[in-house]
Amino acid sequence: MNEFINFDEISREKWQNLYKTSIPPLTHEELESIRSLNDEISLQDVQDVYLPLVHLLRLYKKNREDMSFSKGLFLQKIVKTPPLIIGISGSVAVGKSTTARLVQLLLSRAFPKLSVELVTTDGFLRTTADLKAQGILDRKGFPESYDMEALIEFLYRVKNGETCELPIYSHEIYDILPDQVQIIDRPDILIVEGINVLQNPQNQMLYISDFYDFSIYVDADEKLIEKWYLERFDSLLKLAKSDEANFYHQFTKMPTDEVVKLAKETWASVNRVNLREYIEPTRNRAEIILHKTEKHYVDKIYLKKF
Ligand SMILES: Nc1ncnc2c1ncn2[C@@H]1O[C@H](COP(=O)(O)OP(=O)(O)OP(=O)(O)O)[C@@H](O)[C@H]1O
Ligand SMILES: CC(C)(CO)[C@@H](O)C(=O)NCCC(=O)O
Repeated sequence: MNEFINFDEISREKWQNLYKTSIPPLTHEELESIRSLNDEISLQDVQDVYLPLVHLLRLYKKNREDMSFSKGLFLQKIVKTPPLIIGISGSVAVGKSTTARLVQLLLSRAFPKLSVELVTTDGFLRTTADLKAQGILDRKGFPESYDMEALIEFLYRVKNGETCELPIYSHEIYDILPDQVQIIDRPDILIVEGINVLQNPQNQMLYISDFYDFSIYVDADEKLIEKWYLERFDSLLKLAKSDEANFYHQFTKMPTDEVVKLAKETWASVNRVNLREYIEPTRNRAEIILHKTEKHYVDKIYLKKF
């Protein structure tokens, strides 16, 4: 059966015209904050793709609020609308965190009175010491390398209106930061970004998917994602050059061809396997799929029909 049978395929040209008239253009300050987020982001993409996306999110939000209100009437009690949770998934290096930060920025603009928080599920990765102890250091990013139970409990508590803490993962030290936590204090909207956002472990009492009000899968051809992975590896190396504490510092001493070989091997033996076996199979669970081509240009959008 066609994987996309349950989706409407929408071309960029069609998508960009869906809500155009009702969206005010971005101000100079907003453009600047997007540039400082990632100066590679095309502002045309923001206007054509991401602003209509935020407009669609507005509809889902309204729908959730109406449902919550009606439930309250039925139960004859005051039910506070739970925070809206948006999941963003896709391969390593496909651009999830960039998309997530952009959506956060645009949602804060659309709802200036609401708090919009962002977390990455990498915070729930087991520490390097734990992974080593279990002999699965080379499985970082695979389902068994995450504490899914803790992630699900975190989402439950956020939905339940509680203030929560979560660990912070750092690409620089390639591990969980030992003495720091991120505090999530009852936001109105929470964006959850990570490769395992749409994965449902078998033995849990709660399903992670039950907590999302909307989900996005960022998609691209595998070869392109490899290219972005290698480019990002290179930028991480540049950042690490004069920082001995950085995990990538060790690679800055190696000849370039060896480093490229190592990055290619890591892609092929870890991240690509993970993409094929565990990430891409969750693609059609998303409410929307953003398909990117060269230079992160979004050419197609798939929106779930029902
Ligand atoms: N919309 C975009 N326009 C231009 N460049 C982008 C865009 N999105 C991502 N990139 C670039 O692609 C690379 C990967 O992006 P990002 O770090 O957001 O990926 P990710 O999916 O969050 O990766 P990971 O899972 O490893 O954290 C980065 O070098 C980033 O600068
Ligand atoms: C932390 C993850 C799993 C996801 O963000 C990824 O960036 C990662 O580190 N993967 C392990 C293989 C590698 O070093 O690329």
